[in-house]
Amino acid sequence: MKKQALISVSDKTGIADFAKGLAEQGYDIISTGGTLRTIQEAGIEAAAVEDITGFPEMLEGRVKTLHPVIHAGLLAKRDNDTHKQQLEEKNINPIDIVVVNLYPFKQTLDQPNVREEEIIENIDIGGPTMLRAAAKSFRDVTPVVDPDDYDDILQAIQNDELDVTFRKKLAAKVFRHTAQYDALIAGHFTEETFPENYTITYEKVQTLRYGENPHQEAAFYKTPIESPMSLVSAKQRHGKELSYNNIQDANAALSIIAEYDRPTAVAVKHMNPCGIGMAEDLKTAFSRAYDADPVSIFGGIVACNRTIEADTAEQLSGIFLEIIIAPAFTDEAFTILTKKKNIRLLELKMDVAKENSHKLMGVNGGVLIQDNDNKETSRSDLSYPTERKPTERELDDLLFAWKAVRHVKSNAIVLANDMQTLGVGAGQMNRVGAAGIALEQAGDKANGAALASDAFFPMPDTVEIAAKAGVKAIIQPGGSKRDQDSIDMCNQYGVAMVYTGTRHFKH
Ligand SMILES: NC(=O)c1ncn([C@@H]2O[C@H](COP(=O)(O)O)[C@@H](O)[C@H]2O)c1NC=O
Repeated sequence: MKKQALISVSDKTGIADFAKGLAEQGYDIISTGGTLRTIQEAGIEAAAVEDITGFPEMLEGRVKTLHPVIHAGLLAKRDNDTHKQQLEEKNINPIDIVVVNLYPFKQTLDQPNVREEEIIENIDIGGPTMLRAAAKSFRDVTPVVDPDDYDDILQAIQNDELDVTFRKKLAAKVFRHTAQYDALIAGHFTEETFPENYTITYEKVQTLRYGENPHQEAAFYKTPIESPMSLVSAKQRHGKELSYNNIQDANAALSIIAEYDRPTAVAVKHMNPCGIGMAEDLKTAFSRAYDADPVSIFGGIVACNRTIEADTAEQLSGIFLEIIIAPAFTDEAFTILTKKKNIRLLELKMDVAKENSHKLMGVNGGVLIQDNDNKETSRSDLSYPTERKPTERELDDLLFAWKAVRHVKSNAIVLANDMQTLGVGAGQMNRVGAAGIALEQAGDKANGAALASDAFFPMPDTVEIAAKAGVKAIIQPGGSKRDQDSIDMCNQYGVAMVYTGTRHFKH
């Protein structure tokens, strides 16, 4: 009996050549409407599925291949005598290879102003059913879902290498594919924020050389639905491939830069900002970010929200940096920066849109899921508990530091003055310790500075050391049982304190 191939594809790329190859290898081809036309137009002999089933396509294509003749042909076990006999009784021929790709559900979803009806019609039912049946029957049937596999499969048939190991790999690919397809559909239908099953799905961008450390294996995956300010959409114009740590740090830099709309430069080390500068022009902004901490920036990542021109490029080229991210580089700037072979230059459209998707954090045996911390603070959210109220300029610096502190690992303290961070205390186990680090880094510049704290002060000690160092204004959520002690301390030193009412822990 001749071998049979069933071909039904939405994306017709390469299908005529593949069908030709199969026909040359002695396969009889059966196919559905549009696919059949493509194959026949290429001069390849093929039969319509409805001629095999004796049942016409109906319901505008909702039912084409959903027929026992097809599914018995796919699901019969070739080494089972009862199955064999049942096929013979019904005159059903086994199907040996199934080539299917599905209705473009995601592409339909991505279209602007698409009607719900059209989305629903792009949920493929017959395709996944055939693929899953073929994949379940991988011992006898070859399931093909990816046009990129056509050549390898033809080659394997020619070399008599289309064995069960190969077919099982293809079957696993099918189940991953249909699982992702269903996850996207489920995502579209689901209204609950945290449903009983959280069906997320990611697509591989690249295998990474290693993970956080050289002995860890790692890969980078993206969500099928695009998100704003994602490194996935960045264009790498120069330098080595990004590493795992590069991606984490660059991602942190993007989240921070999205806070600021005026010309801003952010330097990041180990996912914390070590310097942020904002100004009327990028060159000054970068000088401020650099001067904030000329030591830590070494080997860091810099993100800028304006085109990098020659003057800023000259400054940047004097420092050892892993990555520079900007919306664009002028030709001159590009020439200056690419004198260094290894520096990675990434171009990415910068907008201030915040990531709306959930944040996932792996824990042993599970994952914690929460909203992204996108809550904005505006002047109308602020309250003023101290005798002295901040001046306009102090308020600007407080809000500048407040935007930064939410991106610093808790316990976090940021000191700033004149749109420049001066000291960053990150990831300490007590708040006064974080303040101590930030103050020490700022040194004399702490005098007159503004201080932001990501969470309230459980004791007045942070206020005390800050005030003694000359800090003039403080921004913090408020809400401690002992707020009054901090207020008293501020009043004693003439410090203006502002409450935001919002905490920004980042663990
Ligand atoms: N309903 C069915 O029985 C059915 N059988 C195959 N399909 C899909 O129809 C598409 C191919 O259709 P055509 O060959 O007419 O262009 C493929 O994406 C295939 O997955 C079906 N369509 C959707 O469910």
